[in-house]
Amino acid sequence: MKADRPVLRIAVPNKGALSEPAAAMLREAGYAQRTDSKELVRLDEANGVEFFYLRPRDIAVYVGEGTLDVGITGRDLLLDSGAAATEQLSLGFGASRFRFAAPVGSALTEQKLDGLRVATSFPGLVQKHLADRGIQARLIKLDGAVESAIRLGVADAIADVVETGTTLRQAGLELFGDPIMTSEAVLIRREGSEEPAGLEQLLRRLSGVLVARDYVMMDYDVHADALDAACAITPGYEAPTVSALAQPGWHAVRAMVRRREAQQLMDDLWEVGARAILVTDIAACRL
Ligand SMILES: Nc1ncnc2c1ncn2[C@@H]1O[C@H](COP(=O)(O)OP(=O)(O)OP(=O)(O)O)[C@@H](O)[C@H]1O
Ligand SMILES: O=P(O)(O)OC[C@H]1O[C@H](OP(=O)(O)OP(=O)(O)O)[C@H](O)[C@@H]1O
Ligand SMILES: [Mg+2]
Repeated sequence: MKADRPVLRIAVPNKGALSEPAAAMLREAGYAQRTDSKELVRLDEANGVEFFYLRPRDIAVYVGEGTLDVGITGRDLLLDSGAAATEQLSLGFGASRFRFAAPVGSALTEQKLDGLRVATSFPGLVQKHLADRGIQARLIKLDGAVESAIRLGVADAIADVVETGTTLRQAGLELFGDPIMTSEAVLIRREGSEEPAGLEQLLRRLSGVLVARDYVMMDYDVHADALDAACAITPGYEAPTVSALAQPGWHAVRAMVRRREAQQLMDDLWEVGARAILVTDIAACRL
């Protein structure tokens, strides 16, 4: 452990949709994670951090109160909590939308919610959304399985997290209105707090994981005649590395490219005459 700085205290979801991907990302960033889902605290002495496994909904509260330095939670949960915490980094997993829904064919609109009952586990988020539009609905606060609320007669509409839409469809519901918000997992920290020691290193590591997941390394050989055209196809993160091959007139080029574009770029490079085009994963990086 870095003896010269206090341990950075990090809140991590202990269950639910964000729990596994959050632990996987931290592991990929080189941190020790719990091996048993009953473990509530894990000290990673070598890296000077301590992980607290908490309900995703409670994480913004601990961070907002300043009892923990940073936390991983959903943007929707952060806003719903009203806690004094802000987003520091988007983590690229746990994407979802927060939407209104009602029984298929009910032709509801946001305006028609006036005077109706809306069931949700995110009352803070929904209350603010409706108040901003001058709509007065009665919020029915539920803990989960909100999609059943209409069928069971406690609500006329719901507002809930939608990922694939399967749960909604199976409950005979359809979306209406614009998305209330889009969400994903975010790293949060207390609003206006002094930067905690060790945060910069955590951010560099997590950003490194994001880049390593999003990019691959592309290598190829190309003749001098086509070098400019090839480099234009793979301009790299900053610039491609070009080195001379032992064969006169030929160059080896190395550049980072977006993983999802790699196949198309290989086709384009082949067209301009590049050969021996290789793609490799990036295991870790600091840019
Ligand atoms: N398919 C999904 N289902 C539920 N939440 C998801 C999904 N995808 C992403 N999320 C995000 O996960 C967070 C909610 O976490 P989760 O549903 O796991 O907590 P919870 O509802 O409080 O716990 P639990 O469901 O275990 O009672 C929100 O930020 C939500 O946007
Ligand atoms: O669009 P989908 O892919 O179907 O996913 C969305 C569903 O998943 C979540 O439920 P969760 O499993 O967290 O249960 P809960 O309702 O009890 O929180 C969310 O509340 C929706 O019900
Ligand atoms: Mg849930």
